[in-house]
Amino acid sequence: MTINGNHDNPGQLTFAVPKGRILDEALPVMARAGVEPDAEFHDPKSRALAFACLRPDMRIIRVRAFDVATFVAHGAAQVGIVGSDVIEEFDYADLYAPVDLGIGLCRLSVARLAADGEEPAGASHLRVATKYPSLTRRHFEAAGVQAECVKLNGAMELAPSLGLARQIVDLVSTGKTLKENGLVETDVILEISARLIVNRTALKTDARVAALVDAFRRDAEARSRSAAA
Ligand SMILES: Nc1ncnc2c1ncn2[C@@H]1O[C@H](COP(=O)(O)OP(=O)(O)OP(=O)(O)O)[C@@H](O)[C@H]1O
Ligand SMILES: O=P(O)(O)OC[C@H]1O[C@H](OP(=O)(O)OP(=O)(O)O)[C@H](O)[C@@H]1O
Repeated sequence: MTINGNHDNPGQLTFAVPKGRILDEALPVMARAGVEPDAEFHDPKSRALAFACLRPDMRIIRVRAFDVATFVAHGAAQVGIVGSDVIEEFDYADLYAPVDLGIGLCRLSVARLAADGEEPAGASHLRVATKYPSLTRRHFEAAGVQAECVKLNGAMELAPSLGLARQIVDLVSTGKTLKENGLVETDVILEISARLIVNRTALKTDARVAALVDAFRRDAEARSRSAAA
């Protein structure tokens, strides 16, 4: 069943999930915590963005990864799942990330063309292509370098060879994308995993949110115990 808007059911919890690659790993974790979307969620022909849940007091919305954090920080969704890269980039005060889900593992790194030389010693300004301008600026500032960020939404790896920016800051997992585009990783800024996020006010005022945090935490702890055994 598709749901439009939430005005008719103000008591319903909204759970936000990202459309992209975290979703496949997140769905079994969500199911173990009692959060399961209905069949339409899995229908590739469906254009719906909000879906009923097997639990009648909850619905699931599927949005872009960066928007999961925005919906939850503003209280439009009470709970969500998103990479720690997104959490750190926004640094929203109203967003709390109580559970490391141990999925969506990757890192945020600086890279440049393998054929490129070192940045001249003492360079105090450089241009970087990235989807993460805030994390990028903070990383370079810590080394006393002012980074001019060119914001891209994907395919960052093309920027150095086309002269858009000498360096990029992007997600790396296997390193295959960097390698196939002639780039090398020079610095790791952040180790990343997906987190359960909640709106701070909702956590204080709605016991169902605290119960969800407990359910996800128990599952994550059980998985980490069985991985260590
Ligand atoms: N190569 C990867 N390996 C593991 N996790 C990744 C990888 N790339 C991204 N992620 C994680 O998955 C999240 C979503 O990434 P994805 O690439 O699916 O988003 P996207 O397609 O760029 O998002 P959107 O289209 O919504 O802007 C990232 O924020 C990160 O936490
Ligand atoms: O180190 P690797 O295993 O090669 O993974 C890294 C790639 O994965 C992500 O992109 P994604 O495939 O999600 O596509 P996108 O550019 O559309 O975000 C990321 O932006 C890198 O391009």
